[in-house]
Amino acid sequence: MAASLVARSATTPLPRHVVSKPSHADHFPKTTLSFESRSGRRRIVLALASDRSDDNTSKIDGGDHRNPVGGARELRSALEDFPYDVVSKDLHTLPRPLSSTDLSNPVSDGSRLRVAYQGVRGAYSESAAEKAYPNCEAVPCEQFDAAFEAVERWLVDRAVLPIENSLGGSIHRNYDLLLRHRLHIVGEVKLAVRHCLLANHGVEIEDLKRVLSHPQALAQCENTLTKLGLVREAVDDTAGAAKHVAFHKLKDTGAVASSAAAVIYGMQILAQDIQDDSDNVTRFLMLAREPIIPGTDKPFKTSIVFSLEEGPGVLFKALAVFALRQINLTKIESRPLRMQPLRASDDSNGGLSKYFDYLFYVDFEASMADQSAQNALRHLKEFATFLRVLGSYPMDTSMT
Ligand SMILES: O=C(O)C(=O)C[C@]1(C(=O)O)C=C[C@@H](O)C=C1
Repeated sequence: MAASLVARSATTPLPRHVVSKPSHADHFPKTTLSFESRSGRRRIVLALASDRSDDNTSKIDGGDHRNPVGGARELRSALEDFPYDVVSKDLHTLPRPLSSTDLSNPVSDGSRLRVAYQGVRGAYSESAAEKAYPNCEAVPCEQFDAAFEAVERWLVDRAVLPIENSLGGSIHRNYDLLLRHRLHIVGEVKLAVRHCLLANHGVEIEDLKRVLSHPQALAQCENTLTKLGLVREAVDDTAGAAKHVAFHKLKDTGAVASSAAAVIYGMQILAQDIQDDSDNVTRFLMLAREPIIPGTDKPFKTSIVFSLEEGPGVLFKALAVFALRQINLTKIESRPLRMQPLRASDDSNGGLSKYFDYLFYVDFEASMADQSAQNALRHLKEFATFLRVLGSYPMDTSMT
């Protein structure tokens, strides 16, 4: 039934240039405009918010609320595709302008927080966003970069993105993006991930030749998929895999995704709990434009990133600043320093050899409000070539 819903929504013509009422569901005053492109192939929702009450200027924020947020290029090309006069005609309906109070207290009017996640409806990341911010409006984004950008450009209030999985390990892309963007980690949430093998109705497990899913999900189900002898194909997210198989009515292809995705895309569950270990947990980060004030009233965690000079024992020395103060480390990750990936040696071998240069990401169990954490970072700063605090936030102590 849900599969026919998918097919119907893809063919139902959308009214052209529908201007909706000012949306009070958003945390800041906004009017949304829905357009269908001239070709009829694309639909975009523009959210307009006025900067000033006394003139006709307005800020245009773009994002398709049904389809994933695509980023600046997508918005620009969408605007080129739509008539500007429709946008300017509706300025008189704009609600009151933003004040600095609105910006610093985005949910003060009781409206729903808008939270970006990567994937389409039914992705684990959507569940994580809803767990992190119950009652939120989860906003799908095509890629991780788009979710970061959506927060930075005020299209949404927060982003919830995966950072590591108990079976598959780190999601390196998000470590790299944390450094490239200026968002702050304001929380973490752990989600139990239970994968299913999905297929279209009428398809038997023996009919399957290949399976689509997110690379992490494929890695988490390595044993089962190897036993079944299925060819694996990586796609952007688990629910996107299910949607693709359902939409194209594929008979020889399955998807590894959640049971929620099976319901949304009208598929049958051929096998449940196919992950290699029943304890399959993904940790997600909650990201915001502003940091939270670190507290000491509950267990806090702090995430930092730093780089070091080349030399014997430097990493040992860096980690010792925490050990000396009895601060427990929960995670360490190294990533290549892309701006300066190689460094020539300057000692005994005459500078002939080149070393890789790294960034070290460390999570430790302390709040930046703790004197010991402040002392540890002051100490680290004495010899680190670069140091940034990515966030100090309450630990998710739930068992998932
Ligand atoms: O594809 C999804 O459903 C996601 O939410 C992404 C993702 C990931 O990036 O790790 C999230 C949780 C699972 O570990 C598998 C995939």
